[in-house]
Amino acid sequence: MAHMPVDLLPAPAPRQTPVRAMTIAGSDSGGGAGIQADMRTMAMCGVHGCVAVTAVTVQNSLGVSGFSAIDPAVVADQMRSVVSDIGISAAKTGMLASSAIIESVAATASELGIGRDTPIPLVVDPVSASMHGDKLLADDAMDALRSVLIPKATVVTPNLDEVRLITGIDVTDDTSQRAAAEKLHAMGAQWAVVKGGHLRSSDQSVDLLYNGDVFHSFPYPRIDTGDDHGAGDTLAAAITCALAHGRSVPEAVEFAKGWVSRCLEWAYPLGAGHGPVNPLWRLSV
Ligand SMILES: Nc1ncnc2c1ncn2[C@@H]1O[C@H](COP(=O)(O)OP(=O)(O)OP(=O)(O)O)[C@@H](O)[C@H]1O
Ligand SMILES: Cc1ncc(COP(=O)(O)O)c(N)n1
Repeated sequence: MAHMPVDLLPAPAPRQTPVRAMTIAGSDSGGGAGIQADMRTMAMCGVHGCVAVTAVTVQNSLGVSGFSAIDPAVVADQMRSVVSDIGISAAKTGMLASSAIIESVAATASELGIGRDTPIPLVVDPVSASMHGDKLLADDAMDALRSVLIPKATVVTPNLDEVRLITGIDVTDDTSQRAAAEKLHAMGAQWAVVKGGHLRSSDQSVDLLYNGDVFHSFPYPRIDTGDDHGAGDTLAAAITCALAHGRSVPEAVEFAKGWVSRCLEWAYPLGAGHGPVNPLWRLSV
């Protein structure tokens, strides 16, 4: 297989404190998505990853059979503990499970100076369900996502199902993908990435980035694999890493697209269902 090139983010210097970032997300017991995917990408992108766990899922390659949400106050305390001592230069959210956790994360982000128009950018991956269709966010949490978290996002990264739930727009082509990006920006996100991974009609997987002014299109060849568990988390984690390293949002998305493409090229089968993308591909080249 011809592997696509990707520019790499710098590794930490020996014995120097590395760049730090935080993921606010759920645990995947199967190890393919959630905080496990985020931490692997962060490690491979020269970033020390810190964690605020929001939920513990019971999950394997076939689906999610249940989860236990963490007390919203404990989620907030994890964020405070990390920021007050270790310090971070970017953060991302993944599975947030409930409106109470979304509200707690948004309020604590404001308290700690995390989010758009602050020195600590926030990438909001509005995870609503697993790739198998199992719910990871309560139905009544969509309002909180729209009203308190998306307006804090430096970048929001929904897939097409999440776009439909958040904006009501059914993305089927370039025009509706643009309309969805405009609506997400109008909801308060500084930048919106409308991911095209689920637009299977094309031989390209095109993500569209918009900031109210300019559209950036990121067309990459579609990779033929069913082992794509964790692709969305990995994209958002890679954006977060590049932002933590001081890259601009368009540079970060460009980097992350190359990164996730490599992770998809090196994805492997696991269990009887969908295997995970492979953020450790760098160890094999
Ligand atoms: N088959 C593929 N080939 C190339 N890129 C892909 C493919 N599938 C997804 N991507 C890319 O991977 C990233 C994640 O996209 P996707 O739309 O699958 O998000 P997601 O549904 O949140 O991911 P997941 O649910 O698998 O974690 C995007 O950058 C998308 O363009
Ligand atoms: C804890 C957690 N977070 C996120 C996802 C989404 O990943 P996918 O859409 O690949 O199932 C998941 N399944 N589990």
